[in-house]
Amino acid sequence: MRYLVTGGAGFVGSHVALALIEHGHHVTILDNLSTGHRAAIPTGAQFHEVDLLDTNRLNTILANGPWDGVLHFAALSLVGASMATPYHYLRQNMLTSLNLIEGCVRYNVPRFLFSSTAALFNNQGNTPLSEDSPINPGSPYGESKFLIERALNWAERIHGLRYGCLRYFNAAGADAKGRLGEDHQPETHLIPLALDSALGRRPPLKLFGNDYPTPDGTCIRDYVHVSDLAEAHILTLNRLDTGSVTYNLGTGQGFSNLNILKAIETVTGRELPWDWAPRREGDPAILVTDPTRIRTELGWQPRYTKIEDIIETAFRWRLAHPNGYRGL
Ligand SMILES: NC(=O)c1ccc[n+]([C@@H]2O[C@H](COP(=O)([O-])OP(=O)(O)OC[C@H]3O[C@@H](n4cnc5c(N)ncnc54)[C@H](O)[C@@H]3O)[C@@H](O)[C@H]2O)c1
Ligand SMILES: O=c1ccn([C@@H]2O[C@H](COP(=O)(O)OP(=O)(O)O[C@H]3O[C@H](CO)[C@@H](O)[C@H](O)[C@H]3O)[C@@H](O)[C@H]2O)c(=O)[nH]1
Repeated sequence: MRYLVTGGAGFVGSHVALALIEHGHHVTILDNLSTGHRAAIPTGAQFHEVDLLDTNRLNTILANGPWDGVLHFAALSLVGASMATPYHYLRQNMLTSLNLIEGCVRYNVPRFLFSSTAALFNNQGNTPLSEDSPINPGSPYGESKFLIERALNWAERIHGLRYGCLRYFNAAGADAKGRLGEDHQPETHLIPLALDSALGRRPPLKLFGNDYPTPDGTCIRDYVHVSDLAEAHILTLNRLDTGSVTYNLGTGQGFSNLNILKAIETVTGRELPWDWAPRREGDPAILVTDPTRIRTELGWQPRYTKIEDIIETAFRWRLAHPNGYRGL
């Protein structure tokens, strides 16, 4: 199959592009390298440095098919940043995605797989979230992803586009063979920041908020290994032949921020320096999925079920790449 992968130079997109290539598919990556890295583009993938706002170039690439499907990872993706620049987030994520959806319809691309998010939900209780839990985004970022899910729904109803929405919970870890990892500039994600603080490469970690309605007062998240996410994309692409689907994608286990700090110390064997800081705006208290639907319908099973194993792959990549992709 020939797949177009937007955002394939980024953290999740590069791991999924690698998995597609390993499954024997042809991959062409579209990325503007705003947060991604040329060195993260897997060997064997073709690459166009292009911004999805550039509709002329985008349509030229889409016209140069046929494409069997598009996987759409490119986005602004930070909850906290979206609270500071809400209209930029809403505009950017909506316009880039609408350009792509419209282009896919125009050039008869049959499958569209979209990186949605747990940030559609704003859970304050401790029940796991199913696909049917109420949508109530806690941030403009989450709202932008919900609007794109709705746009895909209309593209199917009016034009028959088959789509999959995968609502990832927190992507973490790195390729087990060390070929790819997580490198954002600036980094805002808990696990890579905590690893660097433990390694003495950063100041003490700031832990945002200790007064959430959770047992230890810190936020709870469901961490899923990025290679397990990648495998779920392969299974979902196969499934699209029978209809559009929406799945929550996480392991179903919740870890508080304090649990994560402890696991970082276990994996690194070092003391992690940290301080309390005020809440970060836009953060829901608890995001944990009930993974029943994706497990039963796709047979998806995460290979990484222990948080220490997930962190260990990220730790090995950080050790081997102290400057991330810079210099590679
Ligand atoms: N990382 C997570 O935990 C997580 C969780 C839920 C959902 N998601 C979603 O998964 C996707 C990938 O996330 P990530 O963590 O890999 O982010 P990332 O920032 O590492 O990757 C995004 C990629 O998209 C590219 N890009 C951004 N805007 C673009 C544009 N206008 N044109 C072309 N390329 C553009 C960037 O250069 C980057 O390579 C995003 O859509 C994000 O919202 C991520
Ligand atoms: O320096 C830090 C960084 C993070 N956190 C906390 O750690 C938790 C996890 O934060 P982070 O790693 O930034 O991930 P999320 O904000 O949960 O967002 C990620 O996971 C979401 C799905 O749950 C995706 O939609 C987003 O794109 C992705 O960035 C949150 O409580 C943060 O407040 C800290 O306390 N200190």
